Amino acid sequence: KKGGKFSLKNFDIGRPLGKGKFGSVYLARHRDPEYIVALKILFKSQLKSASVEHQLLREIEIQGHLRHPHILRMYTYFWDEKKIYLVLEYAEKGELYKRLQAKGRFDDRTAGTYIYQMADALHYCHSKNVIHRDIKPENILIGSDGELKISDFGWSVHAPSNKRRTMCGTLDYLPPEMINGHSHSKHVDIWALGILCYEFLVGKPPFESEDSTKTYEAVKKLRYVFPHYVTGGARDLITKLLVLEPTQRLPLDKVMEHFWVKGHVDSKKAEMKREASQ
Ligand SMILES: Cc1cc(Nc2nc(/C=C/c3ccccc3)nc3cc(N4CCN(C)CC4)ccc23)n[nH]1
Repeated sequence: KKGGKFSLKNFDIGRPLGKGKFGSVYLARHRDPEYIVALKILFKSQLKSASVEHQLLREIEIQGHLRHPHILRMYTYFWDEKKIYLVLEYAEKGELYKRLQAKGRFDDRTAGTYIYQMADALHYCHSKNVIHRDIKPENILIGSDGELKISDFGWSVHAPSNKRRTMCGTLDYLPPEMINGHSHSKHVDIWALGILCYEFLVGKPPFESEDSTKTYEAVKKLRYVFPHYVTGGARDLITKLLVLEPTQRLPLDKVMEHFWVKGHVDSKKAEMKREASQ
């Protein structure tokens, strides 16, 4: 790398991939060595007016140091007088929530494999004392082998923390201890994994309702039902994740060993081996 310092002139900018709150993400190609990336371009003015600079710095600090197959890499970042550029891994199969919308809901084997990958990624984050705090389909991308990649560490913090998050986006993934504003820990990610598993299998989160007060009530009373097609194995796992007492939620390493998850991961691996050999 000449001088090691990246700048915009090292990149050819491609098509816009999406537009976020504070800027857009573009497909980009780094020249010499040639490398396809996703370039997230943020406007300093917008960050300043929303006073989220500290959040961005935390996102850069945290995502920059994490290395895991199911966590989207942040290779580097640079800035000029008006913008900040995050050089991110390119996940070439797009956004998970769009695939869920298109399919309606995932079958047991797909959901089980996805939950295994997310539990593995979160277990790694927690081993680095990082809580993601915003696990939901919108923050997950799909890599070239169909594997999931957690992106957007904008809300992640170092545990333990009671940093309030101003309510933006869905409440469906908030655990009871965050609704009550109690200090929370890595267990919030385990609750969110339970919500995610339900949403993979049903197509919508368990406590969804027309207004946030009703969602709060449903969460605090653990009021949700399983449609008839949700299998016993999946119900067993979700019931062990959606537990009001944070410390009683199934630990992530036990999630990865759960019979419903383990069974589907093994059968998915066997299927992929068969496909690869054909
Ligand atoms: C950071 C990043 C993105 C990324 N890849 C992709 N991001 C986004 C949409 C991105 C986005 C960004 C900000 C706000 C909203 C959406 N959409 C994508 C759509 C893709 N395709 C190709 C595959 N098709 C099935 C669907 C359309 C491929 C990669 C995508 N890799 N790394």
